Amino acid sequence: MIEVSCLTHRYGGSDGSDGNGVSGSDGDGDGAATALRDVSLRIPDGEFLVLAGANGSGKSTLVRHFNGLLSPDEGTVVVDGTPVGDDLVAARTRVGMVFQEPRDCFVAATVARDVAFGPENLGLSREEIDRRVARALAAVNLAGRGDERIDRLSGGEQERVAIAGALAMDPDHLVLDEPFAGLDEPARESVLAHLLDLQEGGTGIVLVTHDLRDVLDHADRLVVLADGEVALDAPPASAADALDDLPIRRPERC
Ligand SMILES: Nc1ncnc2c1ncn2[C@@H]1O[C@H](COP(=O)(O)OP(=O)(O)OP(=O)(O)O)[C@@H](O)[C@H]1O
Repeated sequence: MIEVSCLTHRYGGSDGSDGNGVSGSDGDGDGAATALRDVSLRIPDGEFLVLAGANGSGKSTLVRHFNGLLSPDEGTVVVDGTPVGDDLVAARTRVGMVFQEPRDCFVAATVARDVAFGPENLGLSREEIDRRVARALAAVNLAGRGDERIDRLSGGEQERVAIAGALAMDPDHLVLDEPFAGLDEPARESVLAHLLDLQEGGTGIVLVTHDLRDVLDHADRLVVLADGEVALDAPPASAADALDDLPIRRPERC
């Protein structure tokens, strides 16, 4: 369970820092820009949640709190009963994160070496690491391709390597930030199909996207952010009317 309570995040500010060493933009009078304001959300294990919203609405900022990449200015984020900041390793083990443009995040030249990187840092035995890598690659249909160079894979295959890397940590929740960006339709369908398989196997999915085509039919829940606040939190079926008023791309219907 991921529990977000009254979370506020500001970038920048009078000290010129946002905790990541990034200078902030203006917005609150003291030089701070409020990216999230009083956000509360409970994400149960196994749920497929779609997080949508316009550019700049705060989606990436929110999910970066789930595994401690950012720290709250106000409020708390608790994963499985433990505040994220109290045990970053536990949070990063339980919440796997796949970022937009995964090619910037690979740490090794070949598929299996990259997927093994996370488990290696957990200090697991070689046997357990190999088992996890094999299982993660099988889950994204890349079994037997561990020795291939990542830079020779297609965008969709690279996305699946990134997902495998997160899966090898054996997370309860997999968070994907715009995983379909830059993918053509077959690759998009393939990645989505693998996500659905994973959810069927018990992994919770948090899918950050502003493109809702195909995904809403499969999701348990749709949360929409607008200007750093929760504008909608509902099962997709009952959200259809509200979507008309929100700045996101609706699913196309025949
Ligand atoms: N490192 C940063 N420094 C300063 N401001 C930032 C930083 N990162 C994000 N912001 C600002 O915080 C707000 C929320 O950004 P965020 O990236 O979370 O939105 P988003 O919904 O994920 O957008 P997108 O769909 O474009 O990825 C925006 O106004 C953005 O300009």
